[in-house]
Amino acid sequence: MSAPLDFDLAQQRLVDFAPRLPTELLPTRDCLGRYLRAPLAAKRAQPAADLSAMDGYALATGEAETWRVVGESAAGRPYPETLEGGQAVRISTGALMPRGAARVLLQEEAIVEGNRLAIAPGGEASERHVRRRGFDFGLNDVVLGKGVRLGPAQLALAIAAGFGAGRLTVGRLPRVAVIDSGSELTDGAGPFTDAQVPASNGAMLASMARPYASSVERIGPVPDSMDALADALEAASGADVIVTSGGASVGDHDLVRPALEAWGATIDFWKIAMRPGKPLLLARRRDQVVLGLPGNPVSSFVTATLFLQPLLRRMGGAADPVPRPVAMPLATDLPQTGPRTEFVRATLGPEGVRPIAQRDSSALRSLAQAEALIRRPAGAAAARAGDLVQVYCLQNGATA
Ligand SMILES: Nc1nc2c(c(=O)[nH]1)N[C@H]1C(S)=C(S)[C@@H](COP(=O)(O)OP(=O)(O)OC[C@H]3O[C@@H](n4cnc5c(N)ncnc54)[C@H](O)[C@@H]3O)O[C@H]1N2
Ligand code: MOO
Repeated sequence: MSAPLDFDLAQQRLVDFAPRLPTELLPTRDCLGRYLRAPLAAKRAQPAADLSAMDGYALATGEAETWRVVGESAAGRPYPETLEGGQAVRISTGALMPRGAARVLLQEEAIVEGNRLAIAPGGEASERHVRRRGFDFGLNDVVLGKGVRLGPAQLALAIAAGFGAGRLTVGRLPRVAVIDSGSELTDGAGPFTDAQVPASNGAMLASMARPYASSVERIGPVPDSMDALADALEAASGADVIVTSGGASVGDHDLVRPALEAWGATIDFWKIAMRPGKPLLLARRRDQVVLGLPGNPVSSFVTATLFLQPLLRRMGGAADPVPRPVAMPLATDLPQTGPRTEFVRATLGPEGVRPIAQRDSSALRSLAQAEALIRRPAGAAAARAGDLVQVYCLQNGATA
C-alpha cells in the first residue's frame, strides 16, 4: 500500500494536471466570474484629463488676493476658456480643471460675495484637490493580468478602461457532473428509514462548483454496485469534470476506484495525508477529469474547498487557483497534530480564530457554523491561544 501523498504536493499536482479549457470572446457584460486569458491593456487613460477631486473653485495660476468667478466647470460640461490671472471658476467633483488652473479651493474654505472670491482664514487652495490625468491608469497600461477573475471591481475596471461595449478573451468554464454514491443515500422526501441518509453532499458540492462552472448536473444517488456506477459515469460523459462523493475508502462497498478503472480511467493519485479528506482520488479519462471525494460531509466540503474549486478555477483559466491561508491569532488552545495536515473548523472573532470543538468528519452542524478552516501542519506541537496559525476564510453563508 503506497503512503498517502503530502497535502501541498497533491494540490500542486492537481493544478499541474488540470487541462486549460479553450478561450471564448465574450461581451464584457457577460464576463462576471470568468478568467481573463489575455492581459487587458487600457484603451483610454483614467482620468482622461486633470479633474477636481472636490466641490469648490479652480483658481488661475499665479498670486492673487481675490479672484473673479467667471464661469463654471461641471462634470460633463467643462469650462471652455483658458483662465487669465485673477480668474476662478466654480468647479464640481469630477469636473475638468480649466486650462490655466492648477489648484482648487474647497467651497467650505471660500468667502464669496457676488462674483468676488477670497480664501477664508485658515483655508488653502491646493493641488492636492486635483486628480492628475492618468494617475489611475494611462493609455495602454495593462490594468488586468492574464488569469485574473472578473469580479465586480475587475469588470468595473475593464469598463473604465474602454471595454464596456467590447469583448474580452476569457476561458470557457467547465461543465460539471456531481454523482452521490452510496446505497444508503436517498433524494426522496421521506419519511426516511434508519438505514437511509439524505444525499446532502450532492447539493453542497453542486453549489460549491456553480460559481466556477458553466453547468452543473446532478446524477444519482447511485447505489454501491459496479453496474450502477458504470451507468452513472456514462451519464456524465458530457462533463469536463466528474465529481463523486462517497465510496472512496477501503471498505467492501467502496467501489468508486474500481468502477473508474473498469470505465477506462487512469488514477493519478489516491489518498492524501490530510485530515479530514484522506481518501481523495484524482483520475482522468481522455479529456475528462474525475475527482473522487470522500463521503463524510465535512471531508467532502474540505476537499471541495481545497481541490475541487481550485481544479475548476484552473480549468477556467485562473492564474492563482489555490486558496491562500492568512495568519491569525488563535482564540483558544489546540492540541498537537497527528501525521496528516489537519483542517479544523473555526469561527472568526475580534480576538482571532476560534476552533470549533466538534471535529468529527460527519458533523454537519459544526460545518454549517464554520467561517474558516485552521490549517495545521502534520506533526505540530500543541498551539496556545495567541499563537499565529494559518487560516482559510470560507464563504460558507452563515454570517451576514
Ligand atoms: N478501515 C478504514 N476505514 C475508513 C478509512 C480507512 O482509511 N480505513 N478511511 C475513513 C475516512 S478518512 C473516511 S473520510 C471515510 C470516507 O469513506 P468513503 O468516501 O468511502 O465514504 P462512505 O463510506 O461512502 O461514506 C462515509 C459517510 O458519509 C455519508 N455519505 C456518503 N455520501 C453522502 C452523501 N452524498 N450525502 C450525505 N452523506 C453521505 C455516508 O452515509 C457515511 O456515513 O472512510 C473512513 N473509513
Ligand atoms: O479523513 Mo476522513 O476524511 O476522516 O474524515
